[in-house]
Amino acid sequence: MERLVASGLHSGEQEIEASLRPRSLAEYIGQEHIKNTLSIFIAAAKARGEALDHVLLCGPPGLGKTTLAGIIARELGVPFRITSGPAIERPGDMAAILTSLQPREVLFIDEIHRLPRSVEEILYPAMEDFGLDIVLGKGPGARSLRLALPRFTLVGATTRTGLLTSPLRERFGITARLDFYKHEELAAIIQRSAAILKVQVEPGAAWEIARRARGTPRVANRLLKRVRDYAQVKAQGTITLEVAREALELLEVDEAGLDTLDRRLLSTIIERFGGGPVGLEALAAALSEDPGTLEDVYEPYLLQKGYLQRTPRGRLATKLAYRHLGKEPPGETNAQLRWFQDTSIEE
Ligand SMILES: Nc1ncnc2c1ncn2[C@@H]1O[C@H](COP(=O)(O)OP(=O)(O)OP(=O)(O)O)[C@@H](O)[C@H]1O
Repeated sequence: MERLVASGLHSGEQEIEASLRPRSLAEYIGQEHIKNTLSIFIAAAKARGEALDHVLLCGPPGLGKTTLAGIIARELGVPFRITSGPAIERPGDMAAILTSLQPREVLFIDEIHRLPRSVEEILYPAMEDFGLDIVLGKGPGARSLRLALPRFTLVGATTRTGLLTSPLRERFGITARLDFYKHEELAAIIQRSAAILKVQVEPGAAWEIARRARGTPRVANRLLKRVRDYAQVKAQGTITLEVAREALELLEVDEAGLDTLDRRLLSTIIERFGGGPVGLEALAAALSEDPGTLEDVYEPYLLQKGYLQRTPRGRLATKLAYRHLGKEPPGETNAQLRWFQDTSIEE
């Protein structure tokens, strides 16, 4: 089954996703505090005719970082260029991008924590002094030349602030941490997307999809698209509460918004590792999954909702996780009691 949480998309889906992206701060639902502060900084930069200060957007995947970066450029009325940390392999690639920027342009670097160190070092003088240091020649005769760059705005996005080096982090003037969305915000996003996709969604159905969307607009939109398919085939196109429930059941997304992998992750900790603590690598190996995907995509929601705990010795399944999977949490079973009774009889 297609992963509802992961970010990989084929080209058709990408086109639909692009059509669903809000294009202004007014259209961007939720994250009120970020919108309010950004709108002030944007207005001030525009009034002065200056580039906006560099912005760092942090938060789990699918919360709208790329969307927000595009909106910042649009609100500023400047060009927008997108790249990502892993795509820039050599310092020369970064230098080529920087030297071709327009004045006040917004350069968006997704997954900025994955920039190679040598590339990152090019960014320091570029962000701070709008300069690019070029070394001519080698050895003792080498000379350094500073090239002036246009004033630009770097918008960096990261799912892992902790992996960002402090020299890079310190060069961002504005840092915004995106939170998981509230149910009512996701329901509004679903209604907005439904209108763009020209599908009717009853309010109760929008709420039901929102409840199971892990606080994430990307998941909400994907669930909506799958539920729309179901409604088209089984229910003349309108998404009623009943249709939404049936479709979500078919997709194996449960009441709490957990999908098959979430449940497999929790049950593996409980059944194979005695409830934990278990290290990320061992857990990923047991699930045949990439440790980075578990950490970036799956764990944040499970941690936030209290199904999982991260300790210095590894991951622990909480009582809530046991109960969610219909298992009795340790400490509430009679096993320990029985063990004490058995051992005292033997003695
Ligand atoms: N605040 C919002 N209001 C309405 N729709 C939103 C909002 N935020 C995100 N979306 C929708 O969710 C989808 C995913 O958003 P986006 O690609 O910006 O996430 P992201 O945080 O950049 O994720 P990643 O870092 O994995 O690319 C977008 O297509 C957009 O339609």
